[in-house]
Formats: sequence, structure tokens, C-alpha cells
Amino acid sequence: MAASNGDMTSTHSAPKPPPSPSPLRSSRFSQPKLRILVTGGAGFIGSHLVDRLMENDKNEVIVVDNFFTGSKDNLRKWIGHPNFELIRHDVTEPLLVEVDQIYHLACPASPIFYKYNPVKTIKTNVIGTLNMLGLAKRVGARILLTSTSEVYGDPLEHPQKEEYWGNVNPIGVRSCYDEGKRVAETLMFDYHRQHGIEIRIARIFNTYGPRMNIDDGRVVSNFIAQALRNEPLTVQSPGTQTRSFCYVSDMVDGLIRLMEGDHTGPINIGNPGEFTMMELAETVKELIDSSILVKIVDNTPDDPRQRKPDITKANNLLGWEPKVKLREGLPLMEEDFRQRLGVPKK
Ligand SMILES: NC(=O)c1ccc[n+]([C@@H]2O[C@H](COP(=O)([O-])OP(=O)(O)OC[C@H]3O[C@@H](n4cnc5c(N)ncnc54)[C@H](O)[C@@H]3O)[C@@H](O)[C@H]2O)c1
Ligand SMILES: O=c1ccn([C@@H]2O[C@H](COP(=O)(O)OP(=O)(O)O[C@H]3OC[C@@H](O)[C@H](O)[C@H]3O)[C@@H](O)[C@H]2O)c(=O)[nH]1
Repeated sequence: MAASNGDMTSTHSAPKPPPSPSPLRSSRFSQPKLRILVTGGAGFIGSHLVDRLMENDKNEVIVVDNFFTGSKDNLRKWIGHPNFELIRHDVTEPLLVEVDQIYHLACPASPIFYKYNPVKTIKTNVIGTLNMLGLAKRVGARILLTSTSEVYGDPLEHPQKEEYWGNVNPIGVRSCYDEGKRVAETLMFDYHRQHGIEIRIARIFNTYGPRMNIDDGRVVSNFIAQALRNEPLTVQSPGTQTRSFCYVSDMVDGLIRLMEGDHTGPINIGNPGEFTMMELAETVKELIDSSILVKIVDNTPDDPRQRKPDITKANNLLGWEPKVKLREGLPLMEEDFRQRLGVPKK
């Protein structure tokens, strides 16, 4: 188990050795495939991750999802494949499967969905993560949590480094998600220190790309869908708030490098290109239709005013950096949205 240079765990007491994996792993007679569980694998990032994992014939992928925001459609091409299994299951209930790695993504990610049933969101983050850690402990699996830039809250440091502890409202309407993910990170490190579980934590910054729900509610999907429907782009006030947008293929690459590497994290995975929401609206207009209007609408409480990852760690420890610029990624998403909305390019 690695606690390497620059790793935050090196400042804590030495963790226990990890629990042993299944005896089958050391068999000299059979060479079993690597069994990988992806929770939330029917969602946006999860399904792209599954596509990448399934490219390797030595992997067997099990997806667990309750289909709250995810869909079987995202996995259609793998259903029936001998290396693939899809289980309808809610991670707030215990799960008994035999696996070697766990990518734990299950959790609604768009603010409109995680605020829809905040108690369920926090249960998913806390009980769901506890269940996946219990599973990792029993079977000796390595587990990766997709945490979030929202652990930095409305950040007072800019750009955000992993060492920054954040500025989060513990009782606000976003807290079910922000604080839920913070507790999930705590649980990961406690299981690591107390039980020697091999953990990996990715702090994901806003990610976009094909396959996002058309009505996901996040800003990139909203603007593209609005532009294609000839509706005004709804910029939430003041419009000067910033985000950094990472294309989904870069994100998946970062997650796999983190899982396969020697560093527990937390590690920021995101694209440091920073845009105001007004700039994003102007870029979408320029790409899709310059006659589209922009409408300033009310914002929601506790919306972070700025967000930009410092990716020095991802760069140095994982050899990772994003490749796809916003202006390259948006047209790929536009094409996917055109197909799904049935709006051909003029
Ligand atoms: N996309 C982003 O910008 C972003 C940013 C930061 C963190 N993340 C994290 O990445 C992960 C995936 O995000 P996404 O954008 O693909 O969102 P998504 O909503 O498309 O995917 C989440 C998936 O989890 C499933 N799910 C939700 N609750 C569940 C439960 N209790 N049991 C089983 N399955 C459940 C959903 O049905 C869905 O398939 C989430 O953990 C999210 O917090 C995403
Ligand atoms: O129609 C819209 C939607 C959103 N916005 C603005 O766009 C910005 C980004 O909002 P989004 O809803 O896309 O996403 P957020 O940045 O708030 O959270 C996101 O990033 C962190 C992840 O963990 C979350 O899963 C993800 O939703 C906000 O400032 C919001 O006010 C608009 O201007 N118009």
C-alpha cells in the first residue's frame, strides 16, 4: 500500500496492511479476470468509465445502479456481453459481490437532483459509502470514491489545492451533497487507517460531455439544450461566477490512472480552464446560434462564486492533464444532443 511523497496520508500514523484479496488471485492454475464494480455505472461519468473498462478483455465489469438519474440506455451496448453484469440495487442497502476493485460513483450529481430528496442524498453518501467500504474490507478490494470540488464549498482560496479545507455551509440546501461527500471522504480515510483498506479519492470538478441527461439541470447541458430548442440561455445571476469544465474522456482517464496508481489522494481531477457563466453562454451562442438570447435568472442559495482546480498533484503523481479544450468538447456534446433532441444541423 502506498503512502508516497506528497501524499496526504504520509502525515498520519501508518495504516494497517490491506486485507488479503481472494485466494483465487494467487492461484497458479487459473488467471481470473479483474472483477470491477462500478456503482452509479448507469449514469453520465459511470457509463463512460464502463465503456473504457470494457475495452480490456481482461476486465469483468459489474454495474450497480438504482436508476435514479442513470439509465439502462447508457449501457445498452454491453447488456448480454459475457464480461458485463448489470444489477438494479440501491447502495444504501448492503451488497454482497466478489470483486477486486470498486469505483464508487453512485450519487445524484446535479444540484436539482441532489436537492430533490436531500435526506436520500446524504444517506447515499454516508450509508452508501459505508456499505461499499464494508464490501471492500470483506473482499480486500481497492476502492475509489468520486468526491467533488464541492468539498471546497464557496472557496476562499483560488485556485483550489487539495490541502485547502474548504468553506462549506453545514446547514444549507447544498449541504446534503457537500457535507455528504466530506463525510464520505472521512469514512474512506478512517477505513484506510483502521482497517488498511486501499483507498483512492478523486475530487472531480465540473464534467460535461455526451450522454448527460438532456434535463440534467447542470449548466452545460442546460445551455446546449436551450440553444438547440431556440430558447434563451438561463444565466443565473450574477453570471460572473466561474467554473472549470472537464471533458468526460479526460475525466475517465484521470479516474483510471488514480485507481491504478499508488496514491490515495485526495487528488483534484478537472480542467483548470476557468470561465464565467456569461462567457460560457457566449461561447455556446457562438458555436450553435448567435441569435439566441441570454436571460439573467435568479440564482440558488450558496452557489460557489469561483472554482478552478490546481492540478499539480494529478500532473506530478498520475502524469495526468486534460487534453480536450472547452471549444473542442462542446461541439461533441452538441452533436449528441442534436441526435437525441432530433434537431439536425442546418
Ligand atoms: N459530473 C460532474 O461534474 C461531477 C462533479 C463532481 C463529482 N461528481 C461525482 O461523480 C459521480 C457521477 O456523477 P455523474 O455526473 O455521472 O452523475 P449521474 O447522476 O449521471 O450519475 C450518478 C449515478 O448514480 C446512480 N445512483 C444515485 N443514487 C444511487 C443509489 N442510492 N444507489 C445506486 N445508484 C445510485 C444514479 O442512478 C446514476 O446512474 C457522482 O458521485 C458525483 O458526485 C460528478
Ligand atoms: O441553467 C443554469 C444552470 C446553472 N447555472 C450556473 O452554472 C454554475 C454551475 O452550476 P451547475 O449546476 O452546472 O453545477 P455546480 O458547479 O453548481 O455543481 C457541479 O459541480 C460539482 C459537482 O460535484 C456537482 O456534481 C455538479 O453539479 C452555477 O454558478 C449556476 O448558478 C446557470 O447559470 N444556468
